[in-house]
Amino acid sequence: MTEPAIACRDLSVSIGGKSILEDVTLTVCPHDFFAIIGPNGSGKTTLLRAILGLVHPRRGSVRIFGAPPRENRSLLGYVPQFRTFDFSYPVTVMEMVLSGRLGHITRPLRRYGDDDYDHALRALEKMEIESLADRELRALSGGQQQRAIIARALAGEPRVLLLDEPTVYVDAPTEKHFFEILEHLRSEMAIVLVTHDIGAISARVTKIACLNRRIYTHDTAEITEDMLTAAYHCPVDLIAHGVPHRVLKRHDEEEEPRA
Ligand SMILES: Nc1ncnc2c1ncn2[C@@H]1O[C@H](COP(=O)(O)OP(=O)(O)OP(=O)(O)O)[C@@H](O)[C@H]1O
Repeated sequence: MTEPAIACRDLSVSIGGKSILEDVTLTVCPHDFFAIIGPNGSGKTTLLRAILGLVHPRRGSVRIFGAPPRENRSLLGYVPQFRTFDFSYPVTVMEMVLSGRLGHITRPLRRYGDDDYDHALRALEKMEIESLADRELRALSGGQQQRAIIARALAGEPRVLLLDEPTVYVDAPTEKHFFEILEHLRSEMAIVLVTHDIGAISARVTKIACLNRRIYTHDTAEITEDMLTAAYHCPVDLIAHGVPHRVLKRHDEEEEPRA
């Protein structure tokens, strides 16, 4: 049987005595495109950090291709939230993407070699921004910068790509193409995307879960009313782009307009 790319079993995480994740069980297969949606503060980033081995579970386990995160961290490509990057540094796109190779360099003085440049160039091609390689990162649009930070993660040859709110700076017309690019990547790696934005879920995802401390999933690409209500604690109107979707119940106050 193929080893899951990610297997979380009964994962519970507390920070400062507060329960952030409770009994999260999740399986991501090697070519899944897995979307996890949940409101702000529901524990999405914490779940990614637990998968990376950056926070330690109070209970339960995480396995990356069958091993603890610290042993297989090099198989994970992590793209943190856009706002955590400082784009004011005067570096070119190529220099930034090359830094995704740092974990692979064994040469003295951590010098990049031809293979590092090859991987960085391929990563830029995959994100369709090779023509921007020599441009300064700070001069690019938000959407182009977003692609560059994903290319940086790809340069490290991950087998799992973890994306935290990747569509924040992607406008609606570009979003469809952005998901087509991710769909191509899926032939080489699993993709896990977390977002608070239900509208940012593409029909191209293969599995969806809802998270709010606990996880609600059917391990399919279907979101049910029960999953959303459990995660968002209220009925949610789901008008996603191409997801097999249903428009759900309206909020109580909308059903009975005040006179
Ligand atoms: N280092 C920390 N110290 C204290 N509290 C933390 C820490 N990290 C996360 N938390 C708390 O854990 C909860 C979940 O945070 P997390 O960032 O995982 O949520 P999220 O779903 O990613 O939110 P958002 O959509 O706003 O990014 C929040 O209440 C947050 O304040």
